[in-house]
Amino acid sequence: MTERVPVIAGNWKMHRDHLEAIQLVQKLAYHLQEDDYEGQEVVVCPPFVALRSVQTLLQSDKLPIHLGAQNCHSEDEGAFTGEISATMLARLDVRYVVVGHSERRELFGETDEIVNAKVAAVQRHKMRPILCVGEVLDQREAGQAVDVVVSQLQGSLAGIRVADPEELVVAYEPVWAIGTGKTATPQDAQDMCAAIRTELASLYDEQTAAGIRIQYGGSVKPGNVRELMSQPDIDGALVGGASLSSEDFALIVGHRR
Ligand SMILES: O=C(CO)COP(=O)(O)O
Repeated sequence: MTERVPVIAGNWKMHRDHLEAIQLVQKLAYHLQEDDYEGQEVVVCPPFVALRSVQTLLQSDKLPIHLGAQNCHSEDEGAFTGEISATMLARLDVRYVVVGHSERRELFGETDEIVNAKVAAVQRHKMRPILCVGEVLDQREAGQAVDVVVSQLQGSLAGIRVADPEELVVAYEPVWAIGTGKTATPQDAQDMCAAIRTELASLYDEQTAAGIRIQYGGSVKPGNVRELMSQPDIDGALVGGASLSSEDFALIVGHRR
């Protein structure tokens, strides 16, 4: 079986200005132990305006934390007032870009087609998309969760090639678990991540699917991360609220201690 290096990413959403961002990363680095970086990737996704300061800090202090962005535009440049391109992010040493987060889908009208174009843009600039998928509560209660997620995968990955499985990360984020304190049970999260891997195998091939990292996201906390991460198809976490506390995020990253 292909070794998958887990990815633990903090999605700060619209929190922390660039000065607070520096402090948060400094504190996080203080709380993390050297072993915590071994065999897994640690990623922080600050708001756009903090990327440059965090990049500078990570470089100057030689911190093995990777930089992520929360969104990008699908075009490389142009008359798109207020938007940020993948080209610009790549210049800031951004390694991961969250694409298709449910907040973008719900609040900013992002369709699978838009998400698909963003995935392509991120890949074009040699960064790695963290493609978010997930069902809302009504869909889960109606027994449609797997169908919804499979259809999001098919739409968002249409025409996307994956030469190296490390190039793509999928984040399963059940919308009803985001910011609510409700977590999917480890078994439900595992079942969906397994279904995602099965779909990836039919979109690509078994070997590629076996190498793609699948994160769980939705109220991940220090107290539940270990059980979630111990599931065979869960290869990391996409953490919202708890990533804004350096202590909590360090406990999540350091869950193997
Ligand atoms: O949306 C999320 C990460 O992208 C999850 O947010 P919470 O961890 O705050 O539930």
